[in-house]
Order: sequence, then C-alpha cells, then structure tokens
Amino acid sequence: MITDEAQARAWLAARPEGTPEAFDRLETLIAMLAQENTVQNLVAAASLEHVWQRHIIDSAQLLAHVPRETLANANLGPWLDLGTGAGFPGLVIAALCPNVPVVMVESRARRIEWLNRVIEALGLRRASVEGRRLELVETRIARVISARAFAPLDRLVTLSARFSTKDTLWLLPKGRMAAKEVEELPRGIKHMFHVEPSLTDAESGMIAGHLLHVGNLKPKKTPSGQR
Ligand SMILES: C[S@@+](CC[C@H](N)C(=O)[O-])C[C@H]1O[C@@H](n2cnc3c(N)ncnc32)[C@H](O)[C@@H]1O
Repeated sequence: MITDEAQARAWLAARPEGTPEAFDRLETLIAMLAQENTVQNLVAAASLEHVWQRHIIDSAQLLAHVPRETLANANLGPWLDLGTGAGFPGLVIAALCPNVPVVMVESRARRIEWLNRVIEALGLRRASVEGRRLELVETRIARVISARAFAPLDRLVTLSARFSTKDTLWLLPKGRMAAKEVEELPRGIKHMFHVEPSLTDAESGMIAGHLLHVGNLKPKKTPSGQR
C-alpha cells in the first residue's frame, strides 16, 4: 500500500513508464493543476498536498493491469477515458504512455479547454479530447475503457458498451462500493467483472473486466444509430 508521496514516486520510478521524461511531464501537469485549481474547481484543494498519491498514482496504477501487448498494439483502438474532468486518469496515462492514443471524453467547456491546454503544454501528440457528452461521441472500438468517479457501473456499461469488444479491457477505479456495484449487475453480466485492490486507498477497489455481451442491459445507441 502506498501511504505517502515518497512511496508514490518510488512506485512509478520502478515501472517501465517511469522515465525521467515522464516525471518531467507529470511535474508540469502538477504545477499547471495547482495554478488552474485557483481559477476553476478541478480537484479538492486539500488533495493537492498528496497529489502524487491521490491523483497521479491513483491513475497510473491502472497500467499495472494492462498487458504490455495491449498497450503496444497499434491496431487496437484508443484508450478511452470517460468523464476525464481535471485529467484523471486520462491525462496521467497519456503523460506516461505518449505513444498510446488516449481519447478523453469530457462535456464541460472549461475542463475541455483545460485538458487541451495541458495536452499542448506536455506535447502529447497522440492524446485528444472529445469535448461533448459521452452519449454524442461517435462509436469507435477502444482497447481500454477507463472512468474514475464518472457513473455507477450499470450505467457505465449501458452508456459505453458500444465502444467495447470482447478484447476491450475495462478499468474503473471506484471507492468503497466497488464490490457492491459488481454484485448488483444483472446475473448474466456480473461474472465478467472483478475487483482489484487499490494501491492508494486500502478501502477502495478497481473494477476490471471484459464485457463479453450486454445481457439484459440495453446499451445506448448514438444519434445516428451506430453501434
Ligand atoms: C466527478 S468528475 C470526475 C473527473 C475525473 N475523472 C476525476 O476522477 O478526477 C466527472 C466528470 O465527468 C464529466 N461528465 C459528466 N457527465 C458526462 C457525460 N455525459 N459526458 C461527458 N462527460 C461527462 C463532468 O463534467 C466531470 O468533469
């Protein structure tokens, strides 16, 4: 369990993504976040005192669950991060894996502008923002679907099944209710997901899995009716 900022940085330094360049990008992100948080309410101000633990590694830990071949396979679709908000986990993943296309879905104008500004400042040429409601995003297949603090699991599946194939890895950092959310899925679906422990919060979990079919849930269609 990571319990302080030094341990958080050490965890990343031990990973292949934890290059000096990646640390530089993350330090720039943290400095920009601290500044922007005085202008718009991106994260709880107190959380900035533990920013490595609470936001950076809380996001980066998703990478420990992604097979190397999934990350490296350019033929798979983008990593799709839903409701990226201040940038978590999408911006951190993009900063750590600049060769992976990361698409961040965010509907609020000031957050869209913020995300685009950081992408530009960090030189993340493969990262982009879908600045609209998820319901209006054109269907594409994702290699990973992530979402932190975005929606309950059943709603996430309903809204996002159209971006998923059996190969798409879902990684959903959740709070204390992770196991309950899986348990409350319809019987035909819940076995596809399990809960991994969080490295940054002993009481939190991350829902992981592959959606093999949608069972009784009715996935949303795009306005054009694409699936
Ligand atoms: C609680 S915040 C979480 C932000 C970030 N993932 C984090 O953990 O710090 C949820 C974000 O989702 C965005 N959002 C809510 N509904 C959305 C939708 N239907 N489509 C796209 N973004 C949405 C909100 O604007 C907000 O920035």
